[in-house]
Amino acid sequence: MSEAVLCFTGVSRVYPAGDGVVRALDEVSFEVSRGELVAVMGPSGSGKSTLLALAGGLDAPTAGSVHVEGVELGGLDATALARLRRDRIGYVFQDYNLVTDLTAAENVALPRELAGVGASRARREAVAALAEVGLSDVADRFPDQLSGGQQQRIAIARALVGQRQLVLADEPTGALDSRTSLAVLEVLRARIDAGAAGVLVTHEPRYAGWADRTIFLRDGRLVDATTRETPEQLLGRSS
Ligand SMILES: Nc1ncnc2c1ncn2[C@@H]1O[C@H](COP(=O)(O)OP(=O)(O)OP(=O)(O)O)[C@@H](O)[C@H]1O
Repeated sequence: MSEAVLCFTGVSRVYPAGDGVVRALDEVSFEVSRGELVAVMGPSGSGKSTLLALAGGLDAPTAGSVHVEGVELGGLDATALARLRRDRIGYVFQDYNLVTDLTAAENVALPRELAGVGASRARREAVAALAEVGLSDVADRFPDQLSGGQQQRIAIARALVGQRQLVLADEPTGALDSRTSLAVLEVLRARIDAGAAGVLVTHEPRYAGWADRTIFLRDGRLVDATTRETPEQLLGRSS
């Protein structure tokens, strides 16, 4: 059996735009295996966020298929897709999306409670996930009593809590200072090493260095890894 946790096969996402269309993703195929972190890089507008939204079942392809742990997302009804997203996929957004009137521990426990886990077990799992990101001591604080870096680590804990096997991170280090960014990446890397699979969208080559492999997008297409262009050229920066 394949160890692929995420599999894109000929995936396209086309948006109508004026008289024509925008090919946000154009026949993209790749896999991410258990224990593997794949970085996605590319210039602004190249399709990175679209790729992540399709991987997380937040959006559907116009062609091709997306499989998570062998299940084709397009074959699921809305309820089954919501369950799979809730139980198996952790999503870290650029903005933290924490619920402001819940404590840190309650924010992290929320997806588990929504999954039907009892309140005390959800709390235990949340406390364990907060410990994993080094924030046991702020479990009972509210988001506005925490720094941006702490809020982002709580968002990571929420993405990791429970049995999530696929972690999707969109610029998770966003506005964080470099020390906090490294802490976030260490947490992500540790969970992947423990057997999950991850996709990390980043503009920063030094953060992509935490991944096992980097794939490059340009105009919605995967750029051949054997290209002679330098990473800087692929990212649209002159070298
Ligand atoms: N809802 C939409 N309707 C129409 N076009 C869209 C929509 N969402 C994205 N696009 C277009 O699809 C392309 C890819 O967008 P996407 O947000 O995936 O790029 P990105 O690489 O994540 O960019 P950035 O680095 O700036 O976040 C862009 O040309 C964008 O304008």
